[in-house]
Amino acid sequence: SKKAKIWRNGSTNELEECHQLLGELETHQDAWPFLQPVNLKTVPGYKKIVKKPMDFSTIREKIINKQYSSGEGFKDDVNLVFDNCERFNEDNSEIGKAGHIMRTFFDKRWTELLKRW
Ligand SMILES: Cn1cc(C(=O)NCCCNC(=O)c2ccc(F)cc2)ccc1=O
Repeated sequence: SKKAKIWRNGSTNELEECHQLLGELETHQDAWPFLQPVNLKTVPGYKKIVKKPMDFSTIREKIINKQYSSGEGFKDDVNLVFDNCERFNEDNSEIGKAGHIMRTFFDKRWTELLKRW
């Protein structure tokens, strides 16, 4: 369901809200560099420079396979996407700029969610 479940004690299902927020990240106009794993065969240097690749489709798989025990693990992987991007791309490159925009968007929505938990 799109709406986060509100349990009887008023708590929300953190991981349900992470799944919903992931949908917002994936549909953001600047998400295109992050939708799929970076192709380690066609992007020179990426495999050596970025030790822990991460992308939105991998995060989706991890949610579906219940590999996050709380919102914390989800937040750490989303931040890994943007930290990898900063490490590999110039700030003023197309992909570097997209990474900064997406991180600002995520940080705002994450802060809003934390206020509700
Ligand atoms: C995060 N990162 C990504 C790349 C990269 O080259 N990524 C491939 C982008 C190509 N993907 C598209 O252009 C696209 C994808 C979906 C869509 F709906 C429309 C266009 C390189 C370095 C790096 O640090």
